[in-house]
Amino acid sequence: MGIVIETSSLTKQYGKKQVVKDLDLKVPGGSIYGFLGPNGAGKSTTMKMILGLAKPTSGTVTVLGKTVNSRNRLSILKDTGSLIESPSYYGHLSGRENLQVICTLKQVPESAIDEVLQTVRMEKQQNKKVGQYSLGMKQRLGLAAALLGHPRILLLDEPTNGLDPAGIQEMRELICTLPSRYGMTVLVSSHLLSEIDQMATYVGIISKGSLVFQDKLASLHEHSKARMKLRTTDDRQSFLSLKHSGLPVEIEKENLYLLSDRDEDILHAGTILSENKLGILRLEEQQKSLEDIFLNLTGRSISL
Ligand SMILES: Nc1ncnc2c1ncn2[C@@H]1O[C@H](COP(=O)(O)OP(=O)(O)OP(=O)(O)O)[C@@H](O)[C@H]1O
Repeated sequence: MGIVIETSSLTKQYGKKQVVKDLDLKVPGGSIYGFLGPNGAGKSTTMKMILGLAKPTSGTVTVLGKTVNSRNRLSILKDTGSLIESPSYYGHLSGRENLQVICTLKQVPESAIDEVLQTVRMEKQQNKKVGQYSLGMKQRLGLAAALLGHPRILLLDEPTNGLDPAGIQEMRELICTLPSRYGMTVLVSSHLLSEIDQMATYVGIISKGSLVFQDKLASLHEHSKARMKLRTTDDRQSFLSLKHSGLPVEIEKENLYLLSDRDEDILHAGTILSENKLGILRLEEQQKSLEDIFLNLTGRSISL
């Protein structure tokens, strides 16, 4: 499967503020694409534009090869299921009855309800009035509704928001099964790096409306390789000598780092420094965490 959702220079402006800027998103088919960014970064706005619920100021969205516009919006919506913001229900109706309403709207046979209720493990609560549901149950019902009709693409905006830790874990496990079980592609947003780390195969990181990273999750991990923090008799001079000899080094916040933890590189660095009459005072291994990487990419810290 190729790219199933693609945005090209997608931009949204509210008043004078650009909340989504020139976004080129590429979501590969069959992936769980984690759309990660701090609160207010523009995730919901992007997802709404993908679904045709918000109109781009400029740029285009292509879903399953079709450009989203007012003419084919409905046919695209048939191929997509979504959980955007807190879903609204009829509180006086049961979970099952709410799904029946959605079946009518989506033109899906009611026989589909049992399977989605089972998938989200809501069979036991299906006849209870939604007004009495907990937030977690409402979220799961929202996912059940999104799954009705086996859409090829699922867009989930912060699906674990407001859930307790057990609910979060359950929702995460559920999402992880969807590509293999139904061949779905899932675009899921979150402001929690650890959450995306546990479920996504691809990651897009958005900061202040711009995409600052997009690749396989494994590639994000590549950035988190260990490095050595060096303190020497003269860090600036050491940096120049090591760089000159071809070793990967950087200065970050006035600290000198060797961007490798390979024995041969460390030995080589020691030799170079002593040849230049410089000495190592401290040598410390540092694992750059995913949080550090996120911080570097977005300039903002992230909750875990
Ligand atoms: N209808 C609107 N009118 C004006 N500004 C809006 C509107 N919708 C969103 N915004 C602004 O756009 C920016 C991005 O909002 P958006 O909801 O897309 O961010 P987000 O990444 O989904 O964050 P969150 O997780 O907090 O929802 C915010 O500054 C928000 O205040």
